[in-house]
Amino acid sequence: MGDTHAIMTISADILRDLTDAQLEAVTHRQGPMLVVAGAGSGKTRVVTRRIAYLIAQGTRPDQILAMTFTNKAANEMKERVATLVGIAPRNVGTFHSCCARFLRQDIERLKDGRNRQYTIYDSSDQNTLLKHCLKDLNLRSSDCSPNDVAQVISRAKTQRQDIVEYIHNQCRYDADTYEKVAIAYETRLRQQNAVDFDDLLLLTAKILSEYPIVREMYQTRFKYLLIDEYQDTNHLQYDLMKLLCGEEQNVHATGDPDQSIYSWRGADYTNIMNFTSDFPDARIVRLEQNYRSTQCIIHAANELIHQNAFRLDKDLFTENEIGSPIRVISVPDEASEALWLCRRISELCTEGHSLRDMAVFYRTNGQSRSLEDGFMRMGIPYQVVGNLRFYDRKEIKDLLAFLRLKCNPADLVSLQRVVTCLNCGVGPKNLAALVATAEQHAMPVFDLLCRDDFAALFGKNPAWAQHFCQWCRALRALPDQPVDEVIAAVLEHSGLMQNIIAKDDNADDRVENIHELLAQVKSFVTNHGDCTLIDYLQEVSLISDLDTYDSEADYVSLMTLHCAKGLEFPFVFITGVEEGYLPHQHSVNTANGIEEERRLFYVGLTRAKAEVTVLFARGRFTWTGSDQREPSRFLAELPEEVVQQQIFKHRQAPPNHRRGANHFGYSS
Ligand SMILES: Nc1ncnc2c1ncn2[C@@H]1O[C@H](COP(=O)(O)OP(=O)(O)OP(=O)(O)O)[C@@H](O)[C@H]1O
Ligand SMILES: [Mg+2]
Repeated sequence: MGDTHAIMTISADILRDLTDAQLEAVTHRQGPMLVVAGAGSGKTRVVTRRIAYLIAQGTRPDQILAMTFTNKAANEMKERVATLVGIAPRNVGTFHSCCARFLRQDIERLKDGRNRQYTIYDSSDQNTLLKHCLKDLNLRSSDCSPNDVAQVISRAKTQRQDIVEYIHNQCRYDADTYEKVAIAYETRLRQQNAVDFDDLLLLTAKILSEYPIVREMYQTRFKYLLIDEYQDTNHLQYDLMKLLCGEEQNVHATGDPDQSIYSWRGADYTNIMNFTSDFPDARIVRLEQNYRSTQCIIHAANELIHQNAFRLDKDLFTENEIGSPIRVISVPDEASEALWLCRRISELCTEGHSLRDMAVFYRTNGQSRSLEDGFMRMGIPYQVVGNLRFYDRKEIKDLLAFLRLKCNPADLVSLQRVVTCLNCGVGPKNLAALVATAEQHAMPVFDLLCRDDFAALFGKNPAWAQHFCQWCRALRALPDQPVDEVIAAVLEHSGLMQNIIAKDDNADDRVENIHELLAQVKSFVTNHGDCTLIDYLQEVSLISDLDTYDSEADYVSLMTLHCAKGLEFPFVFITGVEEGYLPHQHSVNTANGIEEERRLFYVGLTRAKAEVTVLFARGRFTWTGSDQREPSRFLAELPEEVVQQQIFKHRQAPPNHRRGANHFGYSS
């Protein structure tokens, strides 16, 4: 009786503030469902509430698998569910994090030499590995760019095509060279017990396709499958969804085809259009009321997106207040753009708004530079979302390399980094000799280095080898748990800190970053309890640049339009709305390209709750000199009745506030 009562009270909270359509989507019981809806109509709210609802109705949390676009979005979802039902469901994550966990269990089924200790290589590790492959093949980066090969490999993988076949179909030049490098890359990945990001999904799909027993096991385990931001799934993610949903087809997908902005990464928004042919019994729910933005913003966004020919027609309205018109500000150049922004932001602060309520968007990362200059001069605190990831910093990557090597003895990319950090006399030739010996004895090189009979196996026995071997043994002998203590011990053993203090120009910053990492590890251990070093490394590898946004801190957020997906802010500024940037010059030659850029602008506009300002410069300084700019064609598509144009003629260098604190209490 007590239990039933508890379930009923919880359910009331879960179902509060939902429209009829949202309610239908939340409480849908069995079978496939597609929620197609415009921006800010409560899609993410529906997914969160549905997870809570299913749990409150008695579904075990581990029977629910929910996938979304960023770790940050996933964590928010978990927290909200926990507030609603008192339990944080474990299986809410990105496709990548869910697959990484799956492979920790099942990768050995592939019998390709990889095991559960596998390392996840990020794009910079991938680049290093490709350079090793080029070297093996006596090629230079100028013969074959590692970035280009990485891209081709990634496309083949996300389309689930055979890499060699794909290369010969797609590459007009140098297909043979690409083929050799790609084969070497795949071989090395296997030998080093490593996977790249796409492999996480691809290998999971492979296991699920090839092993019906495993597939059925997972299908039974996950009774409910939920996917948010479905419009940005690629072919591989789509296949995974189909492989994971069992006979009952309890798949619940939510998305907005007008917000599909990742086709350059293989996303295919026709997945959303084809949902009903894949699942003929699918129930479709449309959410048409927007709860986020003012009427002016929704009217502007609707009119803009109606210019796209390839779309599902859908309506979006709001009962929110009319709001102020979209301001379109024309500025002479990039410095004035920053100046105008800083003044407006100061004004909003004077009116009592917080900096965290404001966001500045741009099309390409490089555009943040001039804005940052302005913000620094004016002493306005800001955070650039998606800049150099914390985990990409040299000192952090160095420390992680020591940890990765301890977990995965075959990880040569990390071994090489360790050797460089230690500066212990193991040069490239010595390392090559070690690798060759390890290969002869068919063992990972770090295992060779840790063997008691190392000297006998290695044949030669110079001082550097003995010394390094002892050091490796000591590294391996350090305990594996608890993670915070292991990391402190490995840091000590590595001598990294002393090295930084002795040699580095930026020692203070780097030391501070390492302290920050140690603090983060402590909080990871507190939140994850009995976790292993591998769990920690996996979590860190999967943090993407999109996860760096801190919604608590009182900063103005600067980010690309791509990063802005799913977020909302009272005040939004979209800068550089010019031909060449938005639409981007790379996209102007195809109708699809232009439509995607328009969707990007649509995403930007619909992030705003209260006010949108769009800025464009009439000229910009580029590396070739000064450049005349044209306002974006999209500006002419905004309805006149909700647009207020303003020309900012004034051109004056912003006052320099570098010294001392200003009225934000912040000194730069
Ligand atoms: N029925 C409702 N009543 C009141 N507020 C709501 C309701 N539904 C959603 N909201 C609010 O509207 C805003 C947008 O919701 P949400 O982020 O879930 O929309 P979305 O469709 O996922 O947006 P996007 O397309 O940007 O991903 C949020 O602030 C949410 O709390
Ligand atoms: Mg959403």
